[in-house]
Amino acid sequence: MDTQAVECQRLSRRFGARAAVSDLDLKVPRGAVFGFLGSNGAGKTTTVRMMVGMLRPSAGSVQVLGLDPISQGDQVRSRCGVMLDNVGLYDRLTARQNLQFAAKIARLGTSEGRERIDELLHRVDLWERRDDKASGFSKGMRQKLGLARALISEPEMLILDEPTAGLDPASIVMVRELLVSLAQESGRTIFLCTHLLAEAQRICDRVAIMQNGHLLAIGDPNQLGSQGLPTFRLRLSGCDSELTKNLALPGGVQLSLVNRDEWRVTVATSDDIEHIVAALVGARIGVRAVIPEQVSLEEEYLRLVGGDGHE
Ligand SMILES: Nc1ncnc2c1ncn2[C@@H]1O[C@H](COP(=O)(O)OP(=O)(O)OP(=O)(O)O)[C@@H](O)[C@H]1O
Repeated sequence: MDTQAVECQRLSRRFGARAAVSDLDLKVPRGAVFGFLGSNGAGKTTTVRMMVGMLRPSAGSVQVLGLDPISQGDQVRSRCGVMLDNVGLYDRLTARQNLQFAAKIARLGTSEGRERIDELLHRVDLWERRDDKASGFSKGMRQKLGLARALISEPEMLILDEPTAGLDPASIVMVRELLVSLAQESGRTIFLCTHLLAEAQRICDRVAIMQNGHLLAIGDPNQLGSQGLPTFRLRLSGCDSELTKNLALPGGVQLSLVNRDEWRVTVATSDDIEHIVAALVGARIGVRAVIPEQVSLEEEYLRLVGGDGHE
């Protein structure tokens, strides 16, 4: 069996003169909860649309569960639960009827379908509104119904574009917990496009950051900033940017400014921090605190996208 749930090789898509996705090389292992991050227009939805066979690549290739989404689109769509930006519900149908329709397409038996629909309506907190038409639903309720629809066939992979867009804080927590439990239950792969960096850090075991159609970084969301190396925040007095440029610190490490009197340094091993502190003191810089830290995904994201993340 193919060990990758998604594999893109030099995947590209142009719209006229505009390159929406450029030379994307990406591997998403089966069973991963994968966060696909990037600012508006970064190329996330275009990539997803190529993954599910809605768009043809201009160049390069993409495989999903070892299948070609264009020539084997039906198989990809029957094995993946997909929830895209425009949720695509039937407004004139009720919540329950929308799910019944999806169950029919997924070829679920009547009683199996009924049980699954009831369970999902409870799970996404729409049970009370099950017989209301989707046309009267708020954006958040439509998102929840779209998520339930994506789950109807218990797919081995979920592809979700902004599943928490428009949800209130309590519903965001509900969806997050649902995604975590779905990922744990059966080792299902989840491919999640999101703008919520704290959410991604909490639930994803791997993230990729896109900008202007290019992949900027990929890795463990907790280690992306420091590449897994020990990182410290130093509170210093008598230090400024000019001074740090001329400092020769052990291991050739550099201090980076976090705020007025706080600096960050990433070292090869935790023991190195002692030598760095000694070198700073030797340069007549006051070291008021040394705090081990984890660079947040949000900080690393903003550093990578140059503060142009619109988050
Ligand atoms: N059908 C289309 N025709 C022309 N340009 C398009 C089309 N679809 C996407 N684009 C362009 O491709 C680029 C990438 O868009 P895409 O929707 O993939 O970004 P995104 O990362 O999903 O953004 P967002 O977070 O805002 O949803 C944008 O510049 C967009 O304007």
